[in-house]
Amino acid sequence: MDIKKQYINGEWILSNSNQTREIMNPFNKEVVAVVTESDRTDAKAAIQAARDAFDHGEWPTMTSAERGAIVQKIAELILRDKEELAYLETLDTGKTLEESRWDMDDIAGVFQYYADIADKNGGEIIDSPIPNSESKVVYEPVGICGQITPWNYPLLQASWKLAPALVAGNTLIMKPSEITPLTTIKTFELMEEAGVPKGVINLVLGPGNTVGAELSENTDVDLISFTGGIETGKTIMRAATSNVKKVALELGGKNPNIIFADADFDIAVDQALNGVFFHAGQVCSAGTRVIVEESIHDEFVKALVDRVKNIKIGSGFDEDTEMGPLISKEHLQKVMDYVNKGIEEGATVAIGAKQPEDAALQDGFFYMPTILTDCTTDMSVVQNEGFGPVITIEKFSTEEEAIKLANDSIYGLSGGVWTKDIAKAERCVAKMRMGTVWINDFNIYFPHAPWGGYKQSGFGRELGKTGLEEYQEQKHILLNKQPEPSNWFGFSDKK
Ligand SMILES: NC(=O)c1ccc[n+]([C@@H]2O[C@H](COP(=O)([O-])OP(=O)(O)OC[C@H]3O[C@@H](n4cnc5c(N)ncnc54)[C@H](O)[C@@H]3O)[C@@H](O)[C@H]2O)c1
Ligand SMILES: C[N+](C)(C)CC=O
Repeated sequence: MDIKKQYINGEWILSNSNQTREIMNPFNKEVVAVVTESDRTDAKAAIQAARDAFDHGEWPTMTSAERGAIVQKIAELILRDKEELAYLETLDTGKTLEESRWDMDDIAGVFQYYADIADKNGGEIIDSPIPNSESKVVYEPVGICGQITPWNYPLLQASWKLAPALVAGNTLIMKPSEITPLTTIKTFELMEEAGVPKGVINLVLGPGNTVGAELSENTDVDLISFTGGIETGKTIMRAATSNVKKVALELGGKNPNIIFADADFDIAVDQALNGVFFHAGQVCSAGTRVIVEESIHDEFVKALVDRVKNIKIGSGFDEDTEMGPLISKEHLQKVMDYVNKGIEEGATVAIGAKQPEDAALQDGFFYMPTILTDCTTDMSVVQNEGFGPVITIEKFSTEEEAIKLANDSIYGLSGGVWTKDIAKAERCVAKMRMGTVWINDFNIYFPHAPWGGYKQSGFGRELGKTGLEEYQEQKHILLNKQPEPSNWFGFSDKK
């Protein structure tokens, strides 16, 4: 098998360490690729290449329309190679091919969105209080950006960082998750084909505690943008103090989905399932905390269980499959421990809470879709991000109680409210401490709207105009057109 390489200063090269890593299909543990394993010296070389391209290259000073045209080309190439990219994403993550195809459309949409707004953010004229002067704000690139991404949405999360960083005129070094690098490698090939100049984009492959740590600690990096777990986020935040680099953190979630008795029952059931079981629950915004009004609780749980019984699990490449495997053996064990602890704490298993018995699934990291009832807010299974196909059900009887339960979390990424009473929904939304709240929908995101967390789900925003501003510095410039002396200093006769 050919070794897949890192991309530094416009060259596809092996790492200095000469180490490699096998990339595994989580459906059957088959080795699907071998990639070079970068080390700190590679990360340093990549940072130096990005620094040189920023300080001496044409990218930061090209017009934003020129950069936008290249980013537009990247969007076109992603659509051209959509099937190959979707295939690689499913091979590497286990998610269904259909989900990977949706992701690729979303990703092309992200590059397209930033290409479209590249030259629409030209700064601002300020009404200056100084006579005979002009005051304006211009936007400039931040500089050298380190970008670190997780394994659950490898290319989607990468696109949220790459596209705005590029149109803003930055240079960058990306480190994808070491277990899911395949679509990011392919996209670097496409960005090269689209004409991104040498040194502007650099790709290092390898573990977080060496390569990722170098990006966060290195004083030549001006900004670190991270998507991943809270504990890693805290480590990165501490490392970034080395040179007070700018930090953007997109961390985990433990997202409430409030179902009022007056919701459209069938749609709320359907969307509560969608809210959790896509990609086997390995979604930061999965609506795993389902909070149901007491009067419909039993009926709602029964309806969920009836549907869950029919969920087809299997290979992401099989057209009938609705849910694929978990990402790894370690992650499967983590999800099993998380559920077992919940049961020890008093949760009741309505369905699932085990691995499938089907002989065809024994080679993969599968876990049955699970519903736990009798859950209370003090249980670890309600408080911790399990990142698996697991719903916990809590009950409420008043609007205030629903909001209190929803907010009882260290996280604040997203949440949902289901009711036909829109005034009630809006009262709840106003009190819900989350970066995104859906009314009568769940897990909707698109390039035009900002995405990010309250509380320990992180800070900074990706997507939308704010997602571009994360990669820009604002410079205020004042031009005095008729300078005059102030005659303040050094006059012996001044009163
Ligand atoms: N908020 C969002 O938009 C969003 C989106 C996707 C995933 N997530 C979160 O990501 C998590 C799952 O992803 P994961 O398991 O890959 O997370 P993780 O924190 O284990 O790893 C994420 C990335 O950080 C790197 N890393 C690990 N240790 C590091 C260190 N010391 N320094 C620098 N980099 C380091 C990893 O190699 C990987 O590339 C979940 O918590 C999920 O909610 C959040
Ligand atoms: C942000 N999102 C929903 C695309 C992926 C979260 O894991």
